Amino acid sequence: MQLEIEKVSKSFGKKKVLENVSFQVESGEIIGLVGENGAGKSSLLRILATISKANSGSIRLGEWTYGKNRKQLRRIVGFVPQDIALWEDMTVKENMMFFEKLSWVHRSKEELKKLCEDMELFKWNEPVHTLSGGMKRKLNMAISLIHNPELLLLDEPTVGIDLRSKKEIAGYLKQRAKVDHKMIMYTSHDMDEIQSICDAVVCIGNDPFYENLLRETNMKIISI
Ligand SMILES: Nc1ncnc2c1ncn2[C@@H]1O[C@H](COP(=O)(O)OP(=O)(O)OP(=O)(O)O)[C@@H](O)[C@H]1O
Repeated sequence: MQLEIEKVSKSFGKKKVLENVSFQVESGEIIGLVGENGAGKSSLLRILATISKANSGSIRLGEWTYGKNRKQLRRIVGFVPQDIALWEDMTVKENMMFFEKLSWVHRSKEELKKLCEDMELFKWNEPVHTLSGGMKRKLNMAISLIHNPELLLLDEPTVGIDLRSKKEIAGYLKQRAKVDHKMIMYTSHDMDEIQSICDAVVCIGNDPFYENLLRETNMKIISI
């Protein structure tokens, strides 16, 4: 499958956030989005997640276009936003079962539990309000994987996650891309993490600082 982003622009009122962003991603690739605060990384992820719309340009994922096929796209795209959205009074298990019901797939309890464990979360019967911030983030990631999306969009997913879990999650994401041939798009301000996880990077915003930083890393830059 291919994701093709062609001259996408987005403004909020008079403020131009994305200007003619174009790049392509293939199944099996992990792409890092980098850029300063406010550059537009989350705005692009929200457009790709079908939560927001571009003002111009076109986007296609496989056979589906963002202009016409939003319902079909929602079935194959997963999104982990920066903000945590969980039922605080319910347990990890109850949250997973609730979001499974909302999805288009059937997952057994064992499969749901395994997704949490893949994200290094081992608190199946604990109420969410007793979890730490990092654990809640892990649960948010596990929820985004329930429908096994072709394109997984992660907005700073590892903020507040301990180093050991970060390493394990990175391993899981690499396996998901390389073995299961899924696409992953990832934002982070941690350049070491981007370098160790991503196959290529996209620099959002016209920012010479980031452009130079990326050139120094020898990473493959697919859009700048
Ligand atoms: N719904 C909105 N209404 C108005 N302005 C918005 C809205 N969403 C985002 N913006 C503005 O668009 C710009 C880009 O925001 P965005 O969240 O995409 O940046 P970002 O690159 O993800 O930043 P960060 O690294 O801080 O997460 C910012 O100036 C922000 O204030």
